[in-house]
Amino acid sequence: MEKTIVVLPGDGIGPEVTREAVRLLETVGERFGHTFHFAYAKLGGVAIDETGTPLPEETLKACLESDAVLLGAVGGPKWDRLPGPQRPEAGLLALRKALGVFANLRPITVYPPLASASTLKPEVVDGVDFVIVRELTGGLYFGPKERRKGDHGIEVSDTLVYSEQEIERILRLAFELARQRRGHLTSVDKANVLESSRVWREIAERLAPEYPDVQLTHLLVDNAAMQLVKNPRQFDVIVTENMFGDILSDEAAMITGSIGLLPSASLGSGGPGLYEPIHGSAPDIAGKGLANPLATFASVAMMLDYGFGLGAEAEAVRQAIARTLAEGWRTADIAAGGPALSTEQMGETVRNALR
Ligand SMILES: NC(=O)C1=CN([C@@H]2O[C@H](COP(=O)(O)OP(=O)(O)OC[C@H]3O[C@@H](n4cnc5c(N)ncnc54)[C@H](O)[C@@H]3O)[C@@H](O)[C@H]2O)C=CC1
Ligand SMILES: CC(C)CC(=O)C(=O)O
Ligand SMILES: [Mg+2]
Repeated sequence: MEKTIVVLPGDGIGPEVTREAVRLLETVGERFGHTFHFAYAKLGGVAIDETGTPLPEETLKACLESDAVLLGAVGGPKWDRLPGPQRPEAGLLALRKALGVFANLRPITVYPPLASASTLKPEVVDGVDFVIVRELTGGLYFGPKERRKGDHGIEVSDTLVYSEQEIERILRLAFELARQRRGHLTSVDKANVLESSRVWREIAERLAPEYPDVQLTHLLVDNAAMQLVKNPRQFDVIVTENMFGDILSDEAAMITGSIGLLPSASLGSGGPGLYEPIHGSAPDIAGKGLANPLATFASVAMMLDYGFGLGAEAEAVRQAIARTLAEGWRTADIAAGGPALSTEQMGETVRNALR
């Protein structure tokens, strides 16, 4: 198989983790006889510095013409004072929108050797395996925003907007996923306050009879945040609004031990998918070789699976990660003060496990 992957290293630890992910993909290619072509493009702060805009046209064009997009992360203190639309993060949001990747799948799996690395008790996290389906191209991050002068100083608004069609398509995707898994879907909202959530619930209820094999439960987002750390094993598939999913998935990372472990795949209606770790650019550890590349490696596995239909190759990557952890290799974030590998050493260890 021959595929073209656009790599967007981005900012902070982005270049460090994507470098190792590209090497891993090369090893997958060698072992299974595939050719992956890599095209590099700029997104985020690096793109602002070079072109004045966080999502240059040539980056978007390359992504749209690719078979898949691999992203590190964007943002950092250097660009924090820029107005919203000019920030690195605005480039990422615009890319997600332009690719039409409305569904962000964030699997939360506990690797058995890391049960003790979790913030929670090992008996609470043992066997945790669920997916957060985060709506990615609508909701609070995309509605009209305004900053104006009012009678009492600045008046400001962010708006949570969804169309029925946007809600229905993400719910259908989540119902389908739940059907392929353990048949339990938790729809998370704030229907006791938000009108958008009430419509979200209505649509979920209307669709439910079409999926009689899926058990639908509604949960308010504040309770969901608590349930995640109280009893995370109760969840199979969680589906929720853009910002709720963003926040809940960072929280869920601590069930697994580190945000440096959690991957994601952003999928839409057939074009190239966007594959990225759920973490950000981690300016506090950038350039020090401390970043855990496993979240990006697991994102590569999702690319192989969802993007290219290479299930065996994806499983081989997941097995290589699992074996590396079972043998006791750790980066600093999951080492609990013990010996730790650098980003590059962890990359090499996983590649060796894959060979
Ligand atoms: N998808 C993206 O590009 C995202 C970008 N951001 C941006 O990243 C910048 C930093 O944001 P933060 O709030 O600090 O979130 P962050 O996710 O970058 O970092 C949070 C904490 O987790 C640690 N961490 C993150 N990834 C790690 C890894 N792979 N290995 C070990 N430790 C890791 C960091 O060192 C930090 O202590 C901001 O500009 C933010 O807007 C944040 C989230 C996602
Ligand atoms: C630009 C932000 C929405 C990035 C982020 O935090 C995420 O996608 O998880
Ligand atoms: Mg986030």
